[in-house]
Amino acid sequence: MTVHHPDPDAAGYFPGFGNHVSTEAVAGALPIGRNSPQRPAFGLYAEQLSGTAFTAPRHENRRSWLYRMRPTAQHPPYARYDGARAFAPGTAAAPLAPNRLRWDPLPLADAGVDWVDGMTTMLVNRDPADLEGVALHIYAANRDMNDRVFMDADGELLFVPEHGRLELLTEMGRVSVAPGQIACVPRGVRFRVLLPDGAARGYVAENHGSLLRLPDLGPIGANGLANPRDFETPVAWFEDRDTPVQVIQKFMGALWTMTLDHSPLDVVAWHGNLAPWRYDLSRFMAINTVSFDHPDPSIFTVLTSPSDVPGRANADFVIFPPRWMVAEGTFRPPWFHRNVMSEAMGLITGEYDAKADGFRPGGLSLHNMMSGHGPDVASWRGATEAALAPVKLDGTMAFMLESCWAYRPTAAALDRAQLDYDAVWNDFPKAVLP
Ligand SMILES: O=C(O)Cc1cc(O)ccc1O
Ligand SMILES: [Fe+2]
Repeated sequence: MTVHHPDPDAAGYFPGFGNHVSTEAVAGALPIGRNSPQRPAFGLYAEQLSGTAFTAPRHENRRSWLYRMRPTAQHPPYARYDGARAFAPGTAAAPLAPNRLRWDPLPLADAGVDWVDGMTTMLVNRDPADLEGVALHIYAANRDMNDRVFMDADGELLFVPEHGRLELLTEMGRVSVAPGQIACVPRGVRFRVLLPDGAARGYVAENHGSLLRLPDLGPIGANGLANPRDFETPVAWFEDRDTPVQVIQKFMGALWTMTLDHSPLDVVAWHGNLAPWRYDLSRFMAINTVSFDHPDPSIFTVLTSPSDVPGRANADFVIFPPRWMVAEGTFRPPWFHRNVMSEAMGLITGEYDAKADGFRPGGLSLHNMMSGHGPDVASWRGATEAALAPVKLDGTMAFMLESCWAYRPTAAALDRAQLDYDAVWNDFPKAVLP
């Protein structure tokens, strides 16, 4: 999948997932035919950014070469960052209760909170040092990051906005992402977040494990679900600013900071296959039954991060998009189940068909390994009694971050959990035997 100097579309993005891209914001900045010339053009510095080990198999190998105005290496020591108190607070060593939990959305932020300081870490599994596991953060912010940038050494970040657009100004280009779209910033890539709509709220999944990729399609064939051509990678863009810029970094589960005398978003050209991207969830080609039974939710996998065990994901990012429900003689919503995988869910818009009440856009739920869950009583009753005509589930978009590792809620999450979520499953009538 090599694309040689393609013309980006008018919006400034290259189409395709994981392609090899070459892009320069200033003509002549990108070396031709070699990565590390003795003297890069204009006195730029060549820097390799690795997303996988040098020796990763070719089909998994991800890296890019950046040509920048100053080397990243030129920086003072980091000290602990003590803003963003709810972001990366560390996890408790206490035994993890097997309780099901649910959260209301964060209130929209008070004036003056930017994306970094507006982040609240809700769920974490595994230590980032293990190079496995995921964390789920939520944010509420209403102020641009003007003089500071963020970088995550602990993993790639998957942005899932629920309210308000985000303008991600990254080292490797600008990515605009609206509710209904998702965007990814690779591990280590610095960026700042502008909020063109003022207030913004949403989710960020942080993947410590193997890089998110498109799932295999098996018998589905060569097309369908998230199609590679619908992913968009930005063209090179940079800012030439010689004013102080604070860098905040997440490293091994804690936040660190130092200040540069310039913006590190100074990459004038780059090439490679490790880059930010965005994807519009409305492009997802959903597959579902046209006969009977509710299929496993793996049919809705957008992206997967495999673990070392075949078929058992470190994390699957799954969506529940608008779709027709046509199953005959079938209880159509999600069934009751106990899953060996752990399920964190969020809602981007509308209602979710297994929960009549209490799961709101911007909210979150957790059903860890082996927790019994499924439709609440009202959803069960409605679906049990419904006439089974074809029905369009419209105006809805939920997502699940399903992981083989049980999630630990942070202290801030435990403080904010809905009281008595268990009650949504109270009062099912007992079966009556003959
Ligand atoms: O628990 C949930 O709501 C998520 C889910 C949806 C579904 O259609 C099947 C299984 C499943 O875990
Ligand atoms: Fe589930």
